[in-house]
This record gives sequence, C-alpha cells and structure tokens, in this order.
Amino acid sequence: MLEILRPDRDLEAGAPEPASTPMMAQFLAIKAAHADCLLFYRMGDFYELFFDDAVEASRALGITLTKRGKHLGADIPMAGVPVVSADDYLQKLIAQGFRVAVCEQVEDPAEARKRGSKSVVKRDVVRLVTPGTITEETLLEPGRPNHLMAMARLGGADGEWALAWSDLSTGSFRVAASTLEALGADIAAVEPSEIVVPDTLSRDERLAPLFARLGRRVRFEPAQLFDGATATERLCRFYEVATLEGFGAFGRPELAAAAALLAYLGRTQLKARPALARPERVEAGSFLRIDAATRTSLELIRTASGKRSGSLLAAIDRTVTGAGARLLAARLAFPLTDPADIAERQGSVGFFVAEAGLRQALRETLRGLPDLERALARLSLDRGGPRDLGALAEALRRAADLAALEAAPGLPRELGQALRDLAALPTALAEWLTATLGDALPVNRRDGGFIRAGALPALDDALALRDHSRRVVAELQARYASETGLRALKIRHNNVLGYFVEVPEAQGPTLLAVPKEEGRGFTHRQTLASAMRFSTLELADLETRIREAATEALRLELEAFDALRAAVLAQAPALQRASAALGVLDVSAGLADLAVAADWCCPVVDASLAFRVECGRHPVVEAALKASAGPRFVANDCDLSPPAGSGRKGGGAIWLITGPNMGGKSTFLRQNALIAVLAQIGAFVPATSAHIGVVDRLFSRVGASDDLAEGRSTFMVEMVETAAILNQASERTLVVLDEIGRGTATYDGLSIAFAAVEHLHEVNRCRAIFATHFHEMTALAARLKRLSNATVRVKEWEGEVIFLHEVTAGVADRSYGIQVARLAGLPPAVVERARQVLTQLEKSEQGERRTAFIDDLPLFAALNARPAAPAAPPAALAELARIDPDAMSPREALEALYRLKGLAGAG
Ligand SMILES: Nc1ncnc2c1ncn2[C@@H]1O[C@H](COP(=O)(O)OP(=O)(O)OP(=O)(O)O)[C@@H](O)[C@H]1O
Repeated sequence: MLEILRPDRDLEAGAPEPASTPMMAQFLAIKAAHADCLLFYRMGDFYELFFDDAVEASRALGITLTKRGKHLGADIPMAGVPVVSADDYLQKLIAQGFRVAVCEQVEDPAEARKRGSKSVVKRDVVRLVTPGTITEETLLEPGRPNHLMAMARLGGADGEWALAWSDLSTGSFRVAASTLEALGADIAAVEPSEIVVPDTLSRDERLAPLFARLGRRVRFEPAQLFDGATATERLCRFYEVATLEGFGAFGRPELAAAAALLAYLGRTQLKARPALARPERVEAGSFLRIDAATRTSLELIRTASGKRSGSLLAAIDRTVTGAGARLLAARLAFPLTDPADIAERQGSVGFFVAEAGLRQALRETLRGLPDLERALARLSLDRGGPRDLGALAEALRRAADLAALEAAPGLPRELGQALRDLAALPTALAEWLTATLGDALPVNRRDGGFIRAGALPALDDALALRDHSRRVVAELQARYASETGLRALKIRHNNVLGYFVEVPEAQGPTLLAVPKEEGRGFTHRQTLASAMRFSTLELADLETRIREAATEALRLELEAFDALRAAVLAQAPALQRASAALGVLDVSAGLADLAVAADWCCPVVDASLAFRVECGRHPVVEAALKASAGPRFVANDCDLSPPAGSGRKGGGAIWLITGPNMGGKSTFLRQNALIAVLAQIGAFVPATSAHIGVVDRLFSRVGASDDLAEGRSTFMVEMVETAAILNQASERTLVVLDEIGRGTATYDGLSIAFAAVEHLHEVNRCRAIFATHFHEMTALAARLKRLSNATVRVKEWEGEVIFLHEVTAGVADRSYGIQVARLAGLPPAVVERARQVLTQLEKSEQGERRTAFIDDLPLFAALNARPAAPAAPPAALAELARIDPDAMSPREALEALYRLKGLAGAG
C-alpha cells in the first residue's frame, strides 16, 4: 500500500541498488553531518528514514519498517512518514527525547532533470527540531511557554554562573545570574524543555544530581559556544547594533549564556533568524525564590504526578487566550518581591473586579483571539503560512476594538499602558492584510489561493487565463467528439501525460485515421487494456498555457506573501508589545473573574514581616470539594506575624501543629504557602482578609518523596532538604514543614525535629508552620517565645472519629491513627491488635519506656490474633540441655520430667 502512495520517490529512486545511486550517496553525506539526529529525508510526499534511523523511528512511532535496495551487500531498512502528518510524528519523537534533522528538496525536480535523467534533486537540512526550539502550533501547548535555556560558567570551578532562556515560539528572552546552590531552583522556575550546557561541565560531580533530574533535557555542546570573550560581539552581531549599552547592565557570565543560546539557535534553525526580543535581565532578589522540591510539593504548575489539572495554575487559570495563559504561568513561576510592583498588578485585578461589565466585554472580545505572538514567531523563522498572516490580521482587528477601552475612567497604570500599546498598533498593516487575504486560507503558502480576488490585478489576470484555458479544454472535448463521431471520447489529465484524449480501445483506429494536417490529428501515446490515449497539438498548447498561468499565479501569490511577511516583521516590536498587552489584559480580567466567582480578597502586601490570614482556604482542595458536591471547605486563620511590640527585630512566629491523621494539617500548611505565592503574583487570595509581608524564599516540605534515581532514600532526601532550609532561610522566609524526622528511629527523628525547630526559631527567625506527630514537641512552647501550639479538631461520636478540619490553639491529645487505619481498610485483626498494643502503651507511665517499647515490638506480633505462649524460663532450658535421654532409665526419665516441671513452675 505504502509503495503505491509514493510515486515521486519511485520515479526518482528507480534504481535497484540505492547505495550505488547518487541519491544514496547524497543521503549518506547529509546523515554523516547530522549523526546525532534522526534524518527526515524528503522524497516527494514522504519523509523517509534509512538504516538505524528507520529502525529507531519504527519502534518509537509504531510505523512499518520496510526494506529498500542494498548497501554494501546488506538490505537497507527504511521507514517513512507522510509530509502532511509529519507534525504528529515529530511531536511523538520530540516527547521521547529524539532530535530530528529535517532535510528538504531545495530545488525544483524539473531543475534536476535538466542536469540529466539520473541526477538527484538537491537537498539540504533546513532545520533541526529539538524540544526547546519547536514553534509549530501542533507541537506546542497553547497555554504553556516552551523554554530553551543555556547555562554558562566563567572563571573555573568556583566561577560565576548564569542562565539565559528564551521561548522561541514567542520571542521572549531573559537572562539571570545564578549560583551553584541556586541553579536547581532557578532552572526549576523556568522549566526548560531543553537546556544547553558546556560539555566541560558534564563531569562536574556537583552538578550530577541536577543533570540526573533534568535527564534528557540536558544537551551538552562544545565549550566554545559559551566563550565569554566573544559573547558581546556575537550578541551585537545578532541584534545588528554596535554596542549593548542600550540593553542594560549584564555580567560577563550572563552575556556568555545569552550568546550561547543564540549560537545554539543558529545551529538548530540554520538560516532562519528568530525575532527574539532584546535580552531582559532578571535582577537577583526581585523574585520569590522557590526551589524544585517546594514547587513539586505545592503543585504550582503541575501535580506531583505531572498533570496540569489539579495544580494551582489550573485552579486559577481563567484566561481565554494562549498569551494570557502563558503569562499567568510565567507569573506563577516568578512571583515578585517588590510591594510596589505587586500593588500595580493588584490594581489591574481590582479594576476588573469593580468593573464587571467591562470585564465581561473584554473577555468576550479576547475569547478565541488568534495567537498573535506565536504566529509572528513562525513568520520570523520563515515557517509561517497564510493562516499565520490571517491570524495576525484578525488579532490586529480585535486589538483595535479593545484599544477603545483606553477611554475608560480610573484605569490603573498597568492597564493604561497595555491599552496604549494596543492603540499604537499599525492600522495600515491591519487594513492591508485584511484587504489582501482571502477568507479560506491554506496552511502552506505553496498551495496558493490565499489572495482575495480583486486584491492583485496581475494575479486576477493569470487566474482568468488559467480558468479560461480550462474551459477551452472542456469545449475541445465536445468538438472532438462531434468531429470524430465518437461519443465515448474524453479528455483526461495525469501527471505523466498531461492532458490527453482517451477512447475505448476498439475506437482507437478511428482517431489514428484522422489526417495529421494543419496541426490537427491525434498522436498515439499509450494503449491500456481497455483504452487508447492520444495527444493533440491543441491540447499540448493549452496545457502549456494553463501550466504557465498557474505558475505565474503562484509566483505572484508567493511574492505577495513575502511582501506581507516583510511588512509584518518590520512591525515585530510593536506586535510583540501588543501581544504582551493582550496577555496582561487577559490575566488581570481572568484573575478578577476568579476573585469574584470564588469570593477572594485583595491582600495587603508590604515590606513588614506580617503573615496574617483570616479565614484562609486551599484554592485547589476547595474547588475540588465544590466540584464533587462534597462537604464545605472549612476556612482557617493563620498568624505568623512577629508578636506585637517586638518590632522588626522580633522575628516571625512559628506554629507547631499536632493533630490526628487526615485532620487537615497538610492542607493547612500548603494553603498558607499558596496564599503567599498568590499574593506575590499580584492576585487576590482565598481568604476574607490577608496581610503578607513579602516573602523572599518559600520552602515547603509536605508529603514524603524519595529520589531513588539519584540513589537517595526518603530519609536522606528529607535531611538534605531540611539542611537546605536551615542553611538558607532568612528572617523574610516562609517555611512550611510536615513531619520532619518521621523516616528514622523515633528518638533520632524526635531529636532532629526538636533541633530543627529550635534552629528555625533562634537562628533563622523566619515565619514557619511545623506539623508533627511527635506530641512531645509541644513542650517547646514553654521555652521558645514565638512558638505556639495549634491543633486540628476532631469529634468522637459513637466510637467514630469525625474530622472538623478546624485549626485552633492548643495541643492534640491523640493521633487517631488507628481509626484512620480502620477507615483505610486494614484487616480487622490488625486493627484490634493495634488497639491492644496502644492500650498497653498508654498504660505505661514513663515516656522513655513508652518509646522504648515501641522500638522493641516484634515486627510481626501484630499479625497474630492471639498472643504467643510465653517462652520457657532459662533454668528449665539449661536443665533440659544437660539431659541425655539415651543414657536414662525410664525411672530417671520420669524424675527428670518432674524436675523440669518444677523449674518451669518456679520461673
Ligand atoms: N479545611 C478543610 N475543610 C474541608 N476538608 C478538608 C480541610 N482540610 C483537609 N480536608 C480534607 O481532609 C483530607 C485530609 O487532609 P490532610 O491530608 O491535610 O490531612 P493531614 O492532617 O495532613 O493528614 P496526615 O497526617 O495523615 O498527613 C483532605 O484530602 C481534604 O479532603
């Protein structure tokens, strides 16, 4: 079946031994230059893969592996994907970590034919498709940025670090200095799809865990790409400027990272030059630092299992455009720390909360707005088609409608600026695009037919000529039929013969008999089983005219496309600003919509160390309970502000939470961390009121995790993470910790938890919530001034435990672990045995003996419904060992038995 579908390839490859053909020689040469990629080798309507590439691709894509000819005496494995559905296959390959080199025919096959029948069409790799450099709509998620990152280090092992990252699909470009310690958190914030690293760092032991976590996303490249000495010059060349002075102040490592990113883009995009915005510097300290473990624990962008649904982002995303969704994700990745910047964003959200009518009208206009930013990026890489121009035209039209909102009274600064950016869009470009483009647009410009009738007179003429000639062909059929008297005569067309006359075989002689004079007559071309085919001079003439007209029409359309594209690219900065403005409007209106619908409040965010939340809720759990018509979410207060009167020197408060399993401790911990994040992205928060002194770093360790891939046990991971917190948390940091020390022996765990809380209180002096099952720790409240005990309430009713999910001051009396275990379906015998053990433990008077007893419990004792018989006392055993039964008389044996009985009784 596949063979039939591939006429072009068959025509070209015809020879039985591809290895001996110029085509195979061409393939091998191109493949040798791209050994680390799968080579998509264009042959007609297919991309073909050969040799090992074919084997790998057939396995990865589930496509048929065939054979084609021989190379060095062995069969050549081959697999292919149709060009029309190549994007789907590319997506699957990229997702599996492959890189693909796309090799196209770069000349018309007719040109090649002119060089001789055996000559091969020129081909070249036009681009490398890698995870960080894709721009196709079909390969990208609309609401998710797709970042390519470069990491640079200057000055040897203890040198300075920097990161540069870009979303090629939108043209954004940022750089930041980093440190060895912060690399993990900084990379986690950006979530790059691909990170380019100098190969000299591949053996750096300190980076091994990071590289292991990033896995296939890491791409080692030769060190010269990251050369600091030539970085400025390379950046200047890319941006066509004489100096970088106007770009802001960058450190040398930042320049090296930025230049490396451009160099890598040059390698993968080859001739195309992406429309990258100028690099923007991310200032150290201007963002809330959140390390990778905290991001995972809080499920900010995706859940622990990797899904978007169930994450904080999914819960707060009410944007209606791709640019809006991406901006929201970007803001969530980098919450701010400057209260003034935060207040600015709050102002925008607040405006739309108050202006319900305006908000709804704006969201209606934005809904379904084409993705201006991504269309622009594709056009700049010369990967765009007529639909991208159409998308721009529509986006420009709608943006002009929105710009009218500029007149709304009381606009906050951020929104005012966004609307001014929309108003500044070039209307002439919009008009030109609208007037030139047709209504139904093809994806590929080579398909033609995208220019509106009447827009281009020369094109109209060429099309009229083509259509007229087609009509003449139809008329010709009627004339030939009547002149020859053959009513079955038909004029048909195929790619080999062009236009031809076809009659049933029996009627062929009639046509052959027509005299060939004055350009008339029928020339025999082909005899099939049931038909004969002929050409005529008139048909050949018409064929030429139609082909020339069609070629001319396409040439004119492509010329018009290039002119429109050039006009669009000339306006790239204004279009990028407009797209960013649309994102700001969408995000602000979306967050306002959420705040109104979910009853959220605008938090006070300032430079204090306060952390006071009234009636706070967990945005994701609350939404989930609502969606499943479950019980109402119970709101809870939290106050970690320094005690009144202690001033800024006092340090933040610590809440130590004890309480039953399933009582809602983890939910409470997380919800407060999430409220801090939401407050600092400038959103409203799920509470009735909140006062947050900006947080500089956020640490959340909630829920166990292990890192077996890096060879670290659960406890080891927990200790590494605890160490990071105790070493890094400042007075401004917020820490939420769940059950530190649970992964080891009771005493060790308890001691570590004690010491960690003391350190947080005395040294870090940060705001913290610490949940624990070690009730012994509640005694700390007597010694540590800013530490208070809180607990989650439960009610017992007819032996059942009811979780109230209320957080109140005080100490839990019990953990209700056994009740929870029963609810979870532990076998009744095990639950019963556990109760007995617990009763025994609770009877024990001394705390020391209590825990010692826990440690001494035999592992499987709980599995026996009945207690085992007590062991025989040692004296009886010793006596038994002395007895030699073979040397005893029956009487001695009986006496021994009485003796043993006596010893056992005495024991
Ligand atoms: N404030 C609340 N209002 C309503 N339901 C809640 C609330 N907090 C928690 N829940 C529900 O209780 C469940 C258990 O909560 P959570 O996991 O926070 O308990 P936990 O005390 O941390 O338990 P464990 O000690 O076993 O980890 C949640 O999945 C949620 O459905």
